Amino acid sequence: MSQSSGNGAVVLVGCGRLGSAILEGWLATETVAPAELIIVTPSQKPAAEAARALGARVNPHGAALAEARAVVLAVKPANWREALRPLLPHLAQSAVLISVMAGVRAGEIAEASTRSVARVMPTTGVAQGRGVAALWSADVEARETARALFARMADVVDLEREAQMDAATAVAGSAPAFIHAFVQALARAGETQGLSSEAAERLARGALRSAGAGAETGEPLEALIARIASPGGTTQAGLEAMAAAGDLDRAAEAAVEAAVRRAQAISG
Ligand SMILES: NC(=O)C1=CN([C@@H]2O[C@H](COP(=O)(O)OP(=O)(O)OC[C@H]3O[C@@H](n4cnc5c(N)ncnc54)[C@H](O)[C@@H]3O)[C@@H](O)[C@H]2O)C=CC1
Ligand SMILES: O=C(O)[C@@H]1CCC=N1
Repeated sequence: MSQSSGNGAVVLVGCGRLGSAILEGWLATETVAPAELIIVTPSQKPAAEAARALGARVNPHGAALAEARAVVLAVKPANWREALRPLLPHLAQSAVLISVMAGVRAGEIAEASTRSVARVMPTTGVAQGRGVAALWSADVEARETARALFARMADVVDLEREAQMDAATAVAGSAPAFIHAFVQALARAGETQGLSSEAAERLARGALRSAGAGAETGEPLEALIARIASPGGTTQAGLEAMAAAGDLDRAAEAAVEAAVRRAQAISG
C-alpha cells in the first residue's frame, strides 16, 4: 500500500482523545505519510510527539499551512472558531475542512471559512484501524477527500442527509461507551451471581472481544446471536429475559435519544 492519499499536507487541529486516535490510525494504516502531517495543538501530546519523531510538523509557522489539502477539526465543539481563526489566512481556497465534531453544522463552518466542508463522525477505534465513521458532505470533492482520509481505518458509512449525523453520533461516536457500560453492568451481574470482581471483569471483557470478533466477520447480527444461543439453552433463557423486561431496548432508546438531543443543543 502506498502512503498518502493525495498531494499536499493534512492538518490535524486538536490532538486530544479523538485527535490522537486519528493520528495513530493514519500512521498505522499509512493513510498519511509523516512528512505530509501538520499537527496544531496548544499543549504537548504523546501522540503528536510520536508523530513528530517520525517527521510530522507540530505547530509550524503559519506559512506551512499553505500546502494543506485537508484540515481535520478535532477540537471541542465550543472551541472550533478560535482554533480555526488563526489558520484561515494561511489556507489555500481549495483546502477542505473536515469536522469530526459532534453537533456543529457544516454550514456554520463553511460560512466562517469560505471553504468546502465534510463531516465525519468516527469512533476512537480508528487508532487500531478498526473504527467506524459516518460521512456526510454536500460537496462531492470534500466527501471523497474525507473518505480517503478515513477509509483505511474505519468502515465509512455514507449518510444521505446532514440531519442524520446526530443519530450517527449516538450510534457510532458515543456508542462504544454505551457498550462498555453494558459490559460493566454484565460484570456486576456476574459478581451478584458469585464471581470475584476480577474474574467477572475479565470474563465480561473477553465476551466483548468475542462479540467484536464476531461483528468483524460481517455476518448478520441475528446469525451471530443464533450461533451462540442453543435451543433451550442458557443464552436463549437470558435473551428471553432481556426481551421480556424490555429494559435493553428502553436503555438503548434512552441513550440514543439523549445523545441526539445533546447534539441538537450543541448546534443551537
Ligand atoms: N472522544 C471521542 O470518542 C469522540 C469525539 N468526537 C468529537 O471530537 C472532538 C474532540 O473530542 P475529544 O478528543 O474527546 O476532546 P479532547 O478534549 O480530548 O480534545 C480536544 C483537544 O483540542 C485541543 N485544543 C483546544 N483548543 C485548541 C486550539 N485552539 N487549537 C488546537 N487544538 C486545540 C485541546 O488541547 C484538546 O487536546 C469533539 O468535537 C467531539 O465531539 C467525535 C467522535 C468520538
Ligand atoms: O461525548 C461526546 O460529545 C463525543 C462525541 C461522540 C463521542 N464523544
